[in-house]
Amino acid sequence: MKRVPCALTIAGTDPTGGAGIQADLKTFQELQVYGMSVITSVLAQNTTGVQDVVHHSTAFIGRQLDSVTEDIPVHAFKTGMIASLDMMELLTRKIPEIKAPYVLDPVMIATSGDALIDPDARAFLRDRLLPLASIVTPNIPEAESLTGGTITTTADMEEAAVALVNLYGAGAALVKGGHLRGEAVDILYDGEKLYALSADRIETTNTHGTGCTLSAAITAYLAQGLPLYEAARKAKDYITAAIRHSLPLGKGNGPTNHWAPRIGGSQA
Ligand SMILES: Nc1ncnc2c1ncn2[C@@H]1O[C@H](COP(=O)(O)OP(=O)(O)O)[C@@H](O)[C@H]1O
Ligand SMILES: Cc1ncc(COP(=O)(O)O)c(N)n1
Repeated sequence: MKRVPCALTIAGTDPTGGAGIQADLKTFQELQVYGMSVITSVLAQNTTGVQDVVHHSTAFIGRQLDSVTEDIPVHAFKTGMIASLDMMELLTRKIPEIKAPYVLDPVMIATSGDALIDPDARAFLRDRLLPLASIVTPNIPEAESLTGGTITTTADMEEAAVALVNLYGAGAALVKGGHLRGEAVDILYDGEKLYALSADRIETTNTHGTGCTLSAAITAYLAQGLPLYEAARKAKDYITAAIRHSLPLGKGNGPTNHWAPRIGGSQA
């Protein structure tokens, strides 16, 4: 039988389905990858913000992870919201046991502005999780927090991407330019070359879950066996189509739309 690509997401939830675990699983499914999930925190959130959160214990997160990895192969995986230092410590022990590409989405603040991780966990994420990642995918504020610099231009993004790899030890870095003006340009540095992945900026406020969806698409393409650059480029096409067809749902920032990319033909 043909190998079934299997991808895992380790992240928090969004009951409105736009971000977190739900966005990741939708993306895996759309890209014809078998999706699995380990839930770190359960959130009460919607398109306007975060209302409440319950964190799972590290022991229980570890049990979920064992349940998956003892039973089904993982061909690529991602982490999203990892709220606390304890959770990160657990993952630094567990992640090296999963012999597969690792996409680290360094989720810190939701589109709504709500903080998603403890401030004291940021340095640990940079110093201990980042070196384990095949690729890290910060937005501008996250890249600024990780590198300590100010980012206002593509040249600044390039500098940050290079630092995340050369100074902090990530395998590759994709610095996302969604928060800048003009074209939506993301900068990829793979340890050898810099690439600009660009798309037209779409005039919309429906951007809830864009970062989650992009990193899940990279994970799905890596699970399919694509090389890193190809995976990032195709994931960029996927998120652009998903934003173009995003849905005006909710009272805040609406969600991306996962079935439209197939109509747009950007899927392999
Ligand atoms: N208005 C937009 N039009 C087109 N692409 C966008 C737009 N906003 C964000 N993107 C793209 O969506 C992806 C997620 O980017 P970003 O918004 O920077 O991350 P995050 O959701 O983590 O804050 C990136 O590929 C970015 O270029
Ligand atoms: C559980 C969870 N994880 C991540 C995000 C960030 O979402 P975005 O992709 O809009 O930055 C979120 N709102 N909720």
